[in-house]
Amino acid sequence: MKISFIGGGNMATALLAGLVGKLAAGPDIHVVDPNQDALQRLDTKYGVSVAREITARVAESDVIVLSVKPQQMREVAAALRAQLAGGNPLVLSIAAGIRGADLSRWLGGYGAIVRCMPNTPALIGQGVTGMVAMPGASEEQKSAADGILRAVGKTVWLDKEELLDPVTAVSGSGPAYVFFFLEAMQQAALELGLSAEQGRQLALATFTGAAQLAAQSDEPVEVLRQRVTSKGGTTYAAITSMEQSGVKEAIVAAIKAASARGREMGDELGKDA
Ligand SMILES: NC(=O)C1=CN([C@@H]2O[C@H](COP(=O)(O)OP(=O)(O)OC[C@H]3O[C@@H](n4cnc5c(N)ncnc54)[C@H](OP(=O)(O)O)[C@@H]3O)[C@@H](O)[C@H]2O)C=CC1
Ligand SMILES: O=C(O)[C@@H]1CCC=N1
Repeated sequence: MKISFIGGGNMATALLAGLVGKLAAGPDIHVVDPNQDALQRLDTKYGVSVAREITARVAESDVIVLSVKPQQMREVAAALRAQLAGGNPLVLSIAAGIRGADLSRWLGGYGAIVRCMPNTPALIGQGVTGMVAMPGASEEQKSAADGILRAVGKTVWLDKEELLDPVTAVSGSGPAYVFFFLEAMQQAALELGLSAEQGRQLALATFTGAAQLAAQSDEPVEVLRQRVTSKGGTTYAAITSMEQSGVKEAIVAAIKAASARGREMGDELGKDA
């Protein structure tokens, strides 16, 4: 499979790490990004072909991954439009907010589009990606998109495009919430007298272990939580404190804010001047 990435930043790098050698050989992957240093690093590490601008090489791909910031998408689509004339590669957008209909319009009515929302654990093959196909994408192209994202983790297909904003809020942004919680656990460990390294080891192993236990259990996470919480004990003290501070409500509100921001970005960036 020949794959081009337009945008070689954080998320493209995470996807590349999982794809190279698994689904495509380095030379069959082409990365376009204006930053020469970033391109050099990707070339050295993965042996991919690189360019600072979109050229005809992009149109030779089976799949073109649009991995620029949402604010850069319209300009990139304008540059890509001419290269797509006459061809039918799959355009796979990973951008938050940007709607398929807007992207299609910017590409001159192009139909073969799949939108998806991956996350950075893709870097270690542990990503999870929400996906939705636009009507012009063929079954073969949907399957190619699924293969790319399954090479870096799990995929969840959606039947409504508007659900990509909630997916973005839960799992696209989600790693940041986990890191934030880990930061808090590590800070507490330090303030309670443990060393930074001890706090890091304890917090990380607890998070990984608890997540794996939840994934392997048939019981709801609420029950697993109750099993840790002895009446009148230490966990009870912590959970009571979190409930009094409204931690759960604050997290739910934060994730809803992320979803609303995705929708708002779609409205703002999709508007024609
Ligand atoms: N980071 C994440 O966890 C996730 C991100 N996403 C989505 O992925 C997309 C990329 O995010 P992320 O990787 O974090 O962003 P980055 O800023 O790290 O990467 C985007 C890259 O695209 C480059 N670029 C800008 N203009 C062009 C152009 N015209 N042609 C080619 N490349 C260009 C940027 O260069 P420069 O910096 O010089 O502008 C930058 O290197 C976003 O749309 C985001 O919504 C989706 C899921 C998770
Ligand atoms: O913060 C963002 O907008 C992107 C989308 C999901 C993760 N990062």
